Amino acid sequence: MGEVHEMFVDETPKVFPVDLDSDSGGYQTATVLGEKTYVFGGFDDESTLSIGIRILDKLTGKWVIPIVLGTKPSQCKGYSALLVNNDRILILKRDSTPDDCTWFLEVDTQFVREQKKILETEVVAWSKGVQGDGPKPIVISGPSGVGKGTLISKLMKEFPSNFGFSVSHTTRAPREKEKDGVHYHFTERSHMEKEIQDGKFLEFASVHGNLYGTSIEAVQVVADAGKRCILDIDVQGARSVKASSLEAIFIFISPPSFEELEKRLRARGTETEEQVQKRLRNAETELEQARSLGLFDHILVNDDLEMCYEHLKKLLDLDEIMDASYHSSPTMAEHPVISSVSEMDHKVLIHSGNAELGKASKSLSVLDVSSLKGGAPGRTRGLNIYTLDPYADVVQGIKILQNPSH
Ligand SMILES: Nc1nc2c(ncn2[C@@H]2O[C@H](COP(=O)(O)OP(=O)(O)O)[C@@H](O)[C@H]2O)c(=O)[nH]1
Ligand SMILES: Nc1ncnc2c1ncn2[C@@H]1O[C@H](COP(=O)(O)OP(=O)(O)O)[C@@H](O)[C@H]1O
Repeated sequence: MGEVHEMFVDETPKVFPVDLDSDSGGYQTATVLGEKTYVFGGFDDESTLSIGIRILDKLTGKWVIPIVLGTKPSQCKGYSALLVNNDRILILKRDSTPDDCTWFLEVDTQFVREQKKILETEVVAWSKGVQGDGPKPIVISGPSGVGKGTLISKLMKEFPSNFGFSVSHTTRAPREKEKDGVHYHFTERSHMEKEIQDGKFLEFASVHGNLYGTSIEAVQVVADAGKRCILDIDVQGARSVKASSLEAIFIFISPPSFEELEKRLRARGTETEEQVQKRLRNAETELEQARSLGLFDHILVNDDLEMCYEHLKKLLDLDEIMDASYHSSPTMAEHPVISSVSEMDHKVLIHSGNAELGKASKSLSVLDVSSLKGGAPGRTRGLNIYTLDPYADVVQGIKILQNPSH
């Protein structure tokens, strides 16, 4: 990250965005939250902005370079920054396409606070804003041999552009047909334990004597591809995800009977007898927990495979997903040139327009951030952007903000 050439820090307890455009290079914004000032910005060689972050801690008077989680926004020609909901900084990129315009730098969300505890240092996390209720990730759990993998494969095969599999890490040995990086990231226990300590995992659990875990990156990669994430994890993992900031749908796959489960597990022929016994013993606990914990939104019995698959598709509302996907466009103009942003009652006013095109190109949009969902790692859903029309009626616009009809 480059030197801070120029900076303005607003000391008011509420936060304030400061945009600095400087001819001599160095575009910085400073946002104050409590005792901390988050400063970011900086030009690279091509005079486009690559967003680097540093934090000034007023208590110690020192600069801290935080650990930055998540995929950061691509370079841009400028941006506006504004603290929203007292836990994240909204970044509106200028001259960006509508679906790449809205980002959040999470500075004090639940996820970031958890990571700060684990990593014992300053942490911030990027998350891309998604218009409306983008589909939630899907957590699938169930005993070994019940058919989770089979159902997930069918779903991914039929809807390759909708779903992406969260590739877990595991310390168990690969089965004959399993590929590293596709079915699992097969890893050494010491390596995985170190990565868990470094805060790289969203959740992990010891299952059937091996360590399994979902890395933050595994979920992020799927979100970055614009797909809905599917996690195949055990009940302990599902509990951890439920307690985390990742808002998901929880589905438990149950066998029609214990005998059938045993039959499938043996027929698969991938485990030793000792392993089969262990998995069957654990299956009893898993089935019991699935019923008693109240954790799962749906319990599906996988008796006839095709029928179960049809039920799965139905409860995932696949027709709806096709229509209301991640890609729905905000109503904000194409490639907005944002001139200023301000916040009121969780509504962000965005003045945008193109100076060269004059007044006709100006517009005022409202970004409603009152019901954000999800967040890092991955996507912040629940954005609601609407345009106030016409620009000349700013006063009327503010009235609308005080009595929002949305
Ligand atoms: N908590 C957690 N469980 C996982 C993860 N990946 C896989 N599992 C679970 O680990 C268990 C064993 O998986 P695996 O060895 O592939 O055997 P299988 O269930 O018989 O296919 C299953 O219950 C999986 O759902 C993970 O990342 N986290
Ligand atoms: N509904 C079903 N009826 C019969 N066999 C099934 C059914 N679903 C899956 N199987 C088979 O059972 C075995 C275990 O399925 P798998 O998907 O590997 O389970 P899991 O991922 O839950 O451990 C596989 O051989 C699979 O082909």
